[in-house]
Amino acid sequence: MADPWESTMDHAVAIARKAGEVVRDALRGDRMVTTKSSAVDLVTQTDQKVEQLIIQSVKEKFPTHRFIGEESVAAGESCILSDSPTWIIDPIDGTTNFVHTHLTVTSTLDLQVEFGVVYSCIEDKMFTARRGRGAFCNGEPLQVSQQKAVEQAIVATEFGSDRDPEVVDKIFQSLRNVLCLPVHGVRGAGSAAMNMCLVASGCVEAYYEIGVHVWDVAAASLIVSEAGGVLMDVEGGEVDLMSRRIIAANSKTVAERLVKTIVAFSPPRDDAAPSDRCEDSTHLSARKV
Ligand SMILES: Nc1ncnc2c1ncn2[C@@H]1O[C@H](CO)[C@@H](O)[C@H]1OP(=O)(O)O
Ligand SMILES: [Mg+2]
Ligand SMILES: [Mg+2]
Repeated sequence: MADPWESTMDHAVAIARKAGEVVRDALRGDRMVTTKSSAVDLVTQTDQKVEQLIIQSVKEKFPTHRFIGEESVAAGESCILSDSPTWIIDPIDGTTNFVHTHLTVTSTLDLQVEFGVVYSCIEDKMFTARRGRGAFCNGEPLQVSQQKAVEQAIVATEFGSDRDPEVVDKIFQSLRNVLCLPVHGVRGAGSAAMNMCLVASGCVEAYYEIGVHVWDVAAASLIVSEAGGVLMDVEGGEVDLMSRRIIAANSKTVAERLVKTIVAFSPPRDDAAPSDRCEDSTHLSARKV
């Protein structure tokens, strides 16, 4: 039977490679940094350039498709899923790493709910998943870890970009609780998408975070579930990609242990009105690194 999504995903993979070239080139030069929702929520001209490149390239081939892109939403576009095919794009996931020339930087493209693409451009790793057809890295099938004892797990998380002391306290309480389960270790790649691809690859047993956005996790969610993993809300039950809360684990057993361990809170939803979404928009300085 003809597969209508195969050529569309091939196109997404080609765009992700092109995006990776732009990011790698930009790492060799100066990067102009500005801030968004907080003083440590960074954006560069490369984030904006790569998002435009992706959107233009998709629009040329699929003029009726819609978009939720991190930088377009930051510029005031809506963040709502409709019945039309919608691409969810994070042009650079790991902008803080990119600004500091650190290692992990990915570009993520997701066409709800058919496929997800995460390209880690420095390592040249192309993670892909098609609904019902498995997850792959550079063409090799991915499988989550079979380790169900959380005491023998590595758990990934991030500190995010909210520096409200009350929020930071909750993040640290969760971290303390997770460490004391105990687990073998806690890691963070600096990219939500990469942390989830590490779950899909079987390198870490779970990733959790409160404060992520839909573009950080949409593509990688399909990659995790197609690799045999589980997605769960931090209070249990189904994950809601607009809720800014996620557990991605190798198994229900590990995910449920984390549910009991994480201190839950609810940041403003991604699909809330823009005025309710912005945490702190007073940081509009620009500097070169
Ligand atoms: N200072 C910061 N530290 C870590 N993550 C940050 C961050 N500022 C923004 N983020 C975003 O939050 C996500 C989850 O932690 C990251 O993947 C990253 O996506 P970004 O690079 O696309 O902004
Ligand atoms: Mg991101
Ligand atoms: Mg980004």
